[in-house]
Amino acid sequence: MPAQRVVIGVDSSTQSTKALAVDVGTGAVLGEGRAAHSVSAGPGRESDPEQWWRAFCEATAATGWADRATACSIAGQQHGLVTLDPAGRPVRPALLWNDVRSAPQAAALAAALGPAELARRTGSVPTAAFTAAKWAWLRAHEPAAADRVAAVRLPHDFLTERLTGEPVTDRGDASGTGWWGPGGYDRELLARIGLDSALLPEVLAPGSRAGLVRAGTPLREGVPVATGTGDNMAAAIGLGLPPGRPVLSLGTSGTVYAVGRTRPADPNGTVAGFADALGGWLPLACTLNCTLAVDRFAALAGRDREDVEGGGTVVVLPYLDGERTPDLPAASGLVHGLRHDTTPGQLLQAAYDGAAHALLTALDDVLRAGGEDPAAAGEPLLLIGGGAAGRAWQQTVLRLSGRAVQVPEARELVALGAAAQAAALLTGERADAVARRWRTTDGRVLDPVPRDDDTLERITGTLRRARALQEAPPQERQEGRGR
Ligand SMILES: Nc1ncnc2c1ncn2[C@@H]1O[C@H](COP(=O)(O)OP(=O)(O)O)[C@@H](O)[C@H]1O
Ligand SMILES: O=C(CO)[C@@H](O)[C@H](O)COP(=O)(O)O
Repeated sequence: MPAQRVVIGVDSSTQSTKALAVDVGTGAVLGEGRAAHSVSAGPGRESDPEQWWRAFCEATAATGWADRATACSIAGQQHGLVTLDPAGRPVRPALLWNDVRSAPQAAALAAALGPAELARRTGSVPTAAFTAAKWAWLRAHEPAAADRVAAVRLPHDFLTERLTGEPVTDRGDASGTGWWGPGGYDRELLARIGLDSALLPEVLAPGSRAGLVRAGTPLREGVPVATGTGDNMAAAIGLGLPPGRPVLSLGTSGTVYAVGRTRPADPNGTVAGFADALGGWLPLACTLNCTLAVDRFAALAGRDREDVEGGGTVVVLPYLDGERTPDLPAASGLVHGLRHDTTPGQLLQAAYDGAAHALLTALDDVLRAGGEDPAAAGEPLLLIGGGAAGRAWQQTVLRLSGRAVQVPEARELVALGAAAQAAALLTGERADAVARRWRTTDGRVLDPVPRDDDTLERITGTLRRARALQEAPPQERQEGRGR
């Protein structure tokens, strides 16, 4: 009987690292590990990259397969700015995707080059999330730290380099920097923000081997490591996603995306024109306020997160961290339409509705950006991420999308996508073909219900009328005092 081949896939996301040991032949998950991260509170959102490495070691060891796995791949939260000194140590904590202090730098880039030109060159009009805006923020606010930087990495590149010693990345995660386009790094844009391209990793071709595990890690020395990618690109692989099939991911961030048939370039900035990790495209819209914001409203209302009630007139814009979709980095949470008879359960349901509204109203734009007709009847919307397990989330998405919704039984689709990348190194298949073979989308399909347009319109109307409250005053926008 041939020996069982097992690979390890890792998801280094905002709140934690999750590692899965997966059987290459069947896709069976043989072991799991998890280790929590801490993220700073206050005006910014930062994490120590050393903590991610420790979490990687702990989570992979906890799978029980670290010393026997035959390949590995690491996916990670997108966009984060990791700055390293010549010894490979962090110069300062990483600036994360949901740190909105860099909003003025993003706006300055868009003003200087024009949104349409930026979308044409990089696929996206950068918001505060993009690494280019973060580097410009660092240059403006901590020039001494910026001068000490010998290497700039994304979270997954940082971990892959710790594991292999190789300074490499992939096109999916590179497409979230704001300084990469199909022709490679955009040197004119890099010069504009004062970043030397020599500090950046090499962008490997899809399906490449990043390197071999070096000595002194929990994994077996010499085992091949795949390129890895950004977490959303990894989930797309993990789902074996065909073009046009929409996905809604409910985690720290909310994301909605589909593999595109054409290269996206939305000059309005709602849709980020990411590359996927396989040579195609991944148009995506992302919110900053998803499961954590809704859980905060549950705590404020003194309710369990499933304890929701319909009816009433209350509207919640749950933009506790500022927001990216819509692009309102200085926004805060807003409750409107409270009455004497509003119940805590209705307030909580309104928080779910407000969080889902931002994603579902972007879905048609995402599909259009990838060359799809949103009106064409499609496959059920795939619901993934930590929130997908919640009944209140499932019912909210059903009601506000008007679509059938499929909830895969597999829980950690980012880590599974990374595992599929690792398996593909061994078998020579495409990574998404591996995931399809593993039947990772299998799960319950929830029948569609008529779309609740009244609620969607009430939220859209409140958002329109509250706009002045949610935007930073012009002077603060320029000075970066957006929060
Ligand atoms: N059953 C559930 N219902 C609703 N939310 C849930 C449930 N289980 C986990 N969550 C939420 O999922 C989030 C974690 O999701 P995950 O996709 O792992 O996040 P991330 O990848 O951003 O770190 C937590 O904020 C938690 O509140
Ligand atoms: O910024 C984005 C997508 O553009 C986020 O989706 C991050 O990639 C972080 O994701 P999670 O922590 O929610 O997994």
